[in-house]
Amino acid sequence: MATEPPVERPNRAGGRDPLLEVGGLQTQFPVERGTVEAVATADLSIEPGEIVGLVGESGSGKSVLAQSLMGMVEAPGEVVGGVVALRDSDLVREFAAAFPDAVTDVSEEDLALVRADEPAITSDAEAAATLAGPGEFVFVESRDADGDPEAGFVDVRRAPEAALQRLRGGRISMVFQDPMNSMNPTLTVGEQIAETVRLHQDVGESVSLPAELKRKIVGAAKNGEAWRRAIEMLEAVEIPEAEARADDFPHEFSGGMRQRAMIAMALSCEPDLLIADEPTTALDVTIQAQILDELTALKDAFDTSILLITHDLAVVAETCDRVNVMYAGEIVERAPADELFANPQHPYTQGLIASTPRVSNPDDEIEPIQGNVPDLIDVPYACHFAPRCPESERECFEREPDFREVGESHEAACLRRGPPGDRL
Ligand SMILES: Nc1ncnc2c1ncn2[C@@H]1O[C@H](COP(=O)(O)OP(=O)(O)OP(=O)(O)O)[C@@H](O)[C@H]1O
Ligand code: NI
Repeated sequence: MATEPPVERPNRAGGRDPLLEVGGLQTQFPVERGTVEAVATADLSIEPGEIVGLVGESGSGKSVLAQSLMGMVEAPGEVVGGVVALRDSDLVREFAAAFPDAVTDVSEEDLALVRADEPAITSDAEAAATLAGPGEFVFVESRDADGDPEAGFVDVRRAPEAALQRLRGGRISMVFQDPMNSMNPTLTVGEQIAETVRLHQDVGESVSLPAELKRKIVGAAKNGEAWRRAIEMLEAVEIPEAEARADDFPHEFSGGMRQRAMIAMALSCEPDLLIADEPTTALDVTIQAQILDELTALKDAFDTSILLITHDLAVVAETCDRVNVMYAGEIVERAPADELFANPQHPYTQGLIASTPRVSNPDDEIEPIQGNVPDLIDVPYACHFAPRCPESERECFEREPDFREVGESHEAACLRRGPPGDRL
């Protein structure tokens, strides 16, 4: 059997293939006054089993970025550029079989040509995506001796609704800040989780059945596998007397319990990727800490990768392996969490840490960052932080800041950083 040697892939943190590889993502909302560039351009990667943080002030584009990853941006908002690559060989095989017309084979040579043509493209996924024909979103990078897909990715950004439903049912799930808005008030907590389990097992089913019908289906299976699994999940997130509480409606749960139930629901389909947007913001500090501990434990148990979105730096410091700092629609710094807090480099990150009492040295004075997050409509300066930056020079307003190496696996998009010869 002829097996090719593994292909060396450049620009991969830690050498492991990332589960999620986001490149050049751009999301906009047309409004009367112009275009809100909520995500101006974002690159992001998450490895299997990693918790990656996304932090930044309110209005920096974190939630829109998360929605973009799930294909959930509300119209007239639109993802207008980039690639959201979910890399998994089982997934590629499954989707290649389900959507045969959407498959495109990309070779190393093709990718090399694209990269030579467009030096700004750094990831394989982004290079591959430029080769996609209309309707193609399943990218096969290599095939085995039988001709079956062996490596590749699915581009969530180009995926049609039928594919998105499949992904959301099983591969990606999301936890929101306010679970009341994302839980169905007319179904008991147990029924909702069982429903998620069942949908995952039978993804062809419609997701939008009326509550009565859902209850019938789930109720009929109350002694079945899905119901048992729902109880197990409630136990896993430490809901006391899970079996009895499964019959409660969401409003009968406390805020903390509801959030746990939401996490149970999100994990019940054993997703590869969990996107948690401010999952603990509405809760008090003790419960917040408990839930974050649970999230970490569950991540280990289910081998789920997590994107944790928060404006709370302390949460990031305690929970995340790596961190991305976002400002005004752009990611400005990324590093392992320990490294970021020990050695913040981007002036925005430095400002953010200095303005956070629990993270900065307690003896230091807390200093808020001067000024405000800009309106994201047609931001007129190259570095979005330049007007608020204590170190900005004229050139910062005119030249796009590229990412520079500023430490071990640590990059900052700031012209005033990087190797001496390169730095402004
Ligand atoms: N539906 C929409 N129409 C127009 N603009 C929008 C829409 N949704 C979001 N935006 C804009 O996109 C930008 C980013 O918003 P987003 O909610 O992603 O910020 P965030 O970082 O999640 O903030 P927070 O920490 O407050 O949740 C904001 O300027 C916001 O006004
Ligand atoms: Ni948000």
